[in-house]
Amino acid sequence: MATSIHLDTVRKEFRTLGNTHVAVDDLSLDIPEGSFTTFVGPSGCGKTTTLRMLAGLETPTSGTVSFGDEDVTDLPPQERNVSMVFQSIALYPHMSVRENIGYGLKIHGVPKAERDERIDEAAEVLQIEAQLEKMPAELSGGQQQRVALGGAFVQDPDVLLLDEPMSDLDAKLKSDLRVEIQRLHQELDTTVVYVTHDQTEAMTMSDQVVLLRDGELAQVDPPKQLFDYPNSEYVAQFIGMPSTNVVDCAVEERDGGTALVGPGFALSLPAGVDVSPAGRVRLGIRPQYLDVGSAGACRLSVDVEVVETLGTESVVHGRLEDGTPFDVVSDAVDDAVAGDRLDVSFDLADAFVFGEDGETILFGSERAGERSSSPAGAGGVTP
Ligand SMILES: Nc1ncnc2c1ncn2[C@@H]1O[C@H](COP(=O)(O)OP(=O)(O)OP(=O)(O)O)[C@@H](O)[C@H]1O
Repeated sequence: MATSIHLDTVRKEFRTLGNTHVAVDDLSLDIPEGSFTTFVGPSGCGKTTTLRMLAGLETPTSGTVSFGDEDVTDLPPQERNVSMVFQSIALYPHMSVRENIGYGLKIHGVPKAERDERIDEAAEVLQIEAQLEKMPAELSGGQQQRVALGGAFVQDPDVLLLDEPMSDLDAKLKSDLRVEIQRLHQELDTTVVYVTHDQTEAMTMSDQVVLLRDGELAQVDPPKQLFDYPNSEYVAQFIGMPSTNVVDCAVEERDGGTALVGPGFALSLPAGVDVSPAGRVRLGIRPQYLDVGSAGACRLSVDVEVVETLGTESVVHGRLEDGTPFDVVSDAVDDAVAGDRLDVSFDLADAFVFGEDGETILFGSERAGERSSSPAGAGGVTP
């Protein structure tokens, strides 16, 4: 039976050589029953530590972890109905694939006939039926990771914890396995908590994405919400590929209103936006939300440095006149080459404004949902 998970001001400190390091800093979070929740964030932000506290492999320094109504904070792993798959594949080399997948069931006393039935089902979903009688050494890395996932899923855990299970696989295998993990999740009554560095995995598979920063919660939301309404510059930059362009702007009084003045442009702000006159803000523009040419209200010139072709679209990596790095994703830049100057434009409705503390003070993404093409572009994130 899938369970909901609740973290209430969970804190984890590690003490080494007299120093205290706060790995997870008063994290409060609800993970709905049966959902697929993914933790993302840069290396060292506390993803694995949080997962290990859900597994019972680490005990919080303070705060509580509950599964449904039950406080499991101090329960050892074997008393939680939890399975975990790690980045490094841990199969028993002397056992066949069938025995590896069924091992957890065997030690829990599940009879052979039922074991075989559950193994066959998992093998079918994971497309490893033909490998069941082979030994692990005869399998590719992708097949081995499928076996590890199969072993976790057949135990029908209330909670399945996956810690970067695809990080050692190549891009094609990752994309196949992404689909199979989602298929398994749909077929089983399990709450999945997934940890990854890879935002494409996070954005494509999850019901909700938890972005951490230095052990603290930066934002938790469904993928599309996170993409369109990042609550800070940190979130806007982390979510989306290529990263959101961020341009320093001065706030000036112009023509009786307030304008953001950046390298080569001035942009009038609507009334009511909370910016301090003579202050500085940062403007965020997703590379996918730029128009090549001058259709948008705000025009910029980008000095092209590198062009990457991604099939239907290209990514231009360039700079504004003051040297600010600036990327453009478009299907209209195929013939751009290094050294060109590319004129692009955008509307404020497609931009974000970040205050001096990095919080988002204006979301301009209301138009995002109206765009017919993928907001993240080819090779990027499709929330
Ligand atoms: N057993 C430990 N002893 C001391 N410090 C630890 C221990 N485990 C983790 N840390 C520290 O806690 C912080 C969070 O680590 P954690 O492994 O949770 O991060 P992460 O986001 O999963 O990183 P990565 O993506 O690199 O795996 C890091 O600074 C790490 O060095």
